[in-house]
Amino acid sequence: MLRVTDLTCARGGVPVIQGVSFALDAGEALVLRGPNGIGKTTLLRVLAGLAPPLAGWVEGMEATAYAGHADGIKAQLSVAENLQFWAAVFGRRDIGPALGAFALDPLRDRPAGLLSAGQKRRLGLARLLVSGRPVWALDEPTVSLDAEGTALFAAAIAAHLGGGGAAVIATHIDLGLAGTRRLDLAGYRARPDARVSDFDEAFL
Ligand SMILES: Nc1ncnc2c1ncn2[C@@H]1O[C@H](COP(=O)(O)OP(=O)(O)OP(=O)(O)O)[C@@H](O)[C@H]1O
Repeated sequence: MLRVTDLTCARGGVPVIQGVSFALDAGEALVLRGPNGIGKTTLLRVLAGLAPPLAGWVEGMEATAYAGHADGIKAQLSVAENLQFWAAVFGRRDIGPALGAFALDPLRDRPAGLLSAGQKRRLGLARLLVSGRPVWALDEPTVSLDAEGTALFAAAIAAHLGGGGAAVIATHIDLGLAGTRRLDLAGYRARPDARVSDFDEAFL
């Protein structure tokens, strides 16, 4: 579903992590760990096609939807309009299951700009469901969520995996997902010469 081979990722032109390889099949989740600044966000953005890799390959990028810190919400649109907008982007129409999964029905007509931080986060996560994409790349998905929101997210991701989806998740909390693998990016910190050597390899 997602196959990553010998990947080097840069941020602002500076190599951050290198030599990352893993594969995810249907129903599998990989939790990214590592200290602040190691490159979890950087890797997730490359997996979702939002930034190019410096070297290596990602197979399955077109199947990947990203939910990150910025949430990607349009403040003037209502909750329902935001989801309809994103559904249209992905060639889909039905937003009902996404509203339901993240308890957004009571908020459906509220302008997204007026939502609380946790409500905004739930809307950002609900976008994953309307995307219909099978691989979710999630950057600290539970930040701002209360216990109820975290439980909704855990249920949504368990259902996603149970339905044959896959996920890569940067998180510091235990989501209680069975069979989740971990990848500590601390072991993949880029060498200072990574850009030069990988540049050469890319052209040989
Ligand atoms: N535009 C940029 N230019 C240069 N360096 C950047 C830029 N954006 C981020 N970085 C650096 O890239 C490195 C990786 O950042 P990244 O956000 O991927 O880390 P992270 O593991 O997700 O961190 P955290 O756990 O704090 O969220 C950090 O050292 C960060 O300071």
